[in-house]
Amino acid sequence: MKVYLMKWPVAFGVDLDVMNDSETPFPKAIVTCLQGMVHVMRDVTFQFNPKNRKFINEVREAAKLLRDTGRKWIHERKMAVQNGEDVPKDILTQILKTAGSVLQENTGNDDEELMLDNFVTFFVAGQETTANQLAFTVMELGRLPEILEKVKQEVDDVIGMRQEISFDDLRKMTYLSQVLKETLRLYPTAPSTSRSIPKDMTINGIKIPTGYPCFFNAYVCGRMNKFFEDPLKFDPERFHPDAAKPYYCYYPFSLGPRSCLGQSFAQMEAKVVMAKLLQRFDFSLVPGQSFDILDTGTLRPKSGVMCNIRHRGQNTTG
Ligand code: HEM
Repeated sequence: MKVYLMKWPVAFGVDLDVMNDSETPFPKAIVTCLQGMVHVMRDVTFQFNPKNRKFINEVREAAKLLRDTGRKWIHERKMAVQNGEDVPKDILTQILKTAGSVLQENTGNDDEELMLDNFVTFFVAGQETTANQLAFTVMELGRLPEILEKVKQEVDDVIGMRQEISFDDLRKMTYLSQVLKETLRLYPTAPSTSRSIPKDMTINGIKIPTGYPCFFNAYVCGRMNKFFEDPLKFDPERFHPDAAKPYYCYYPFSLGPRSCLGQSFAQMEAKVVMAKLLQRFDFSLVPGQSFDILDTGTLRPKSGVMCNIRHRGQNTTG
């Protein structure tokens, strides 16, 4: 089972037809840019090795495609606004508004460059993280029938067979939230983040000089005995509303002012998709899968998550 999420129409009012064609140049360019970013972050010598020149050129081309596309969409939306057309209240409109207010303080082409930076960041940052979170959730639920039953029961109690899911329904599905949070503890789909140090500091007796990049790894923290009892056990009760909150050791969306901008959106999206899946389908894992994790900068199940799936209440398998 492969999960594609359609956040682009929501964000930019544009449908890129990824459901029918995952080889469309735009999504491919996002993946290439993400790969380039990860290589450079993990190996400072990467860009100087002549062996990597071909790949680096591909990344440059991909970044150009993203920026050119962004420029076109921004231009079209600006025209629509100027012509008094009704425009959606989406992220593209928000980017235009923000750049507009920055423009009052800046001059030159800064506004367009800033808009394009935000545009590209949005796409690269949101790439596959939620889809992979859902894949890991399905994987764990498939391995743990008791938890699967419990979460399915909650979905049945809250939405039954209703088609629409309201914001209030989402709030009521607390166990599903716990399952999704626990998934990101064991499988933080964006596993690490970094910060550079503006001045010398000492942490736990270790001196860190100015300018050094520091990496924080949510995958490692989430699996440490020191922070989580029996850390490899998938246990949504850790995130029960009455349980003690993890203190600076659980940060799949990072922490602080530059933490994930899409966190609320992503978790709402994940909850809706998961609730719909549980409402409509029974699924079981195809036996003999490895459950290995592949790290390409974001984490994903190495060989996908193969499921037998059938409509609830029907007997046929598919
Ligand atoms: C399960 C899903 C997601 C996870 C685990 C995740 C995780 C993260 C992490 C760890 C960061 C790095 C923050 C830092 O360096 O401190 C980040 C940044 C960011 N994310 Fe997400 N993300 C997810 C989904 C999304 C989605 C769907 C969007 C867009 C709708 C998004 C937009 C962003 C943006 C714009 C940033 C950059 C924020 C900044 O630099 O100020 N993310 N995300």
